[in-house]
Amino acid sequence: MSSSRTAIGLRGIRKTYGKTTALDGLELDVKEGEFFCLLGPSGAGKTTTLKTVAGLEQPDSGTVELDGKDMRGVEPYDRGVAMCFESYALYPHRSAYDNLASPLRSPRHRLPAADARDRIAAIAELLGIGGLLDRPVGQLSNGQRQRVALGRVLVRPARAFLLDEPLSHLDAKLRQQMRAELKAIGAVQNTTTLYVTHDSVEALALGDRIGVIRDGRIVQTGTREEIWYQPCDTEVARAFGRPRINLLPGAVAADGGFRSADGKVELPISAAASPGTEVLIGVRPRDLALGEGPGHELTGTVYVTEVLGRSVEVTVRLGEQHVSLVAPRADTAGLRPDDPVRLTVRPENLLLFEADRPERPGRRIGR
Ligand SMILES: Nc1ncnc2c1ncn2[C@@H]1O[C@H](COP(=O)(O)OP(=O)(O)OP(=O)(O)O)[C@@H](O)[C@H]1O
Repeated sequence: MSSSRTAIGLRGIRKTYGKTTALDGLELDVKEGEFFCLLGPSGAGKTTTLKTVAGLEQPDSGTVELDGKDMRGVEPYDRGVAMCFESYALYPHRSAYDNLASPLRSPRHRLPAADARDRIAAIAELLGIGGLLDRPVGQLSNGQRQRVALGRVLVRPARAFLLDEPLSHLDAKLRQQMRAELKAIGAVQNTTTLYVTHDSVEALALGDRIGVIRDGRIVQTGTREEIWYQPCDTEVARAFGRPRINLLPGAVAADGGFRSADGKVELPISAAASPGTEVLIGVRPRDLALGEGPGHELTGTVYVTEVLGRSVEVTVRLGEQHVSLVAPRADTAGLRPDDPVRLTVRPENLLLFEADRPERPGRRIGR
């Protein structure tokens, strides 16, 4: 369980590599015991953030605090954090067991042999590599190796775990399974964890809180509900949810509602902007339903349908725009392109954004 004490605090971290700015005044607060997911696209600065916490990179400016103590001048080994890189450094010629045991041989974490064996067996079991312990790591698959690397981090007690895409090499099924199990591992439950991913599904599934990083800065921090229902801008809204959020261009109408550019879509929403302001309205596919029902009604024609297992993604043409929704398969039987359809929008989850600009995505200005 997380407390309100800050375990990992980054204050105004700036880090450049030559002309590249990797971190641009990054601020981060991870609470004690919290499982915090740092989500962002490739090159956003996720790995640099972890390395800075671990002391493997020195910031050009700003401070790293662990449990409230300034870490300037404190060596990585003395910071008490355990880090798992995406490009894991394992000993290829040694067995998986030896690799898992090596952190427990360091003077600080040395355990009686029987205790070490029990701990390794328990972690290996949880990670599903119990049967591979005698095999040299060099002979394991990427996914198996990745689990050994993760085990190596979790096997010893630490002040915080820093995990960099630890499930990226697993196939979809194993990934989903490990995701479910990872948070249940006792060591993880009791230890502050900073977890890096570019996968929004993973962040939503795992994070007690999520920090969205872009161009070396955190643009939004919040619980999954906050990030989902109150995204700070269109880019955060687009990052979460598949199919993606529908964003329709239009303007604030005289009555304060939304009117699409072609006049075909009008939706009630209270905008914190004056009439005429160019905006994007955001409707998540799950807040649109086929047919009549409670909510605001729209009419359009079927553009395309795509089966997604038990449900179907239906793309509907509304004037010049397209919107996607996900409907139960039974409700879509017989739908053909160009068929007229009625849609119902649940107005309570509508989001309103400023129009996107070349220099920055549109900020949320209403809901
Ligand atoms: N050692 C380095 N030398 C030069 N540039 C670097 C170095 N490490 C990182 N960078 C640059 O800093 C920026 C941030 O990199 P970082 O690895 O932190 O991003 P990331 O979000 O972890 O990306 P990915 O998901 O691809 O791993 C990138 O532009 C990267 O090219």
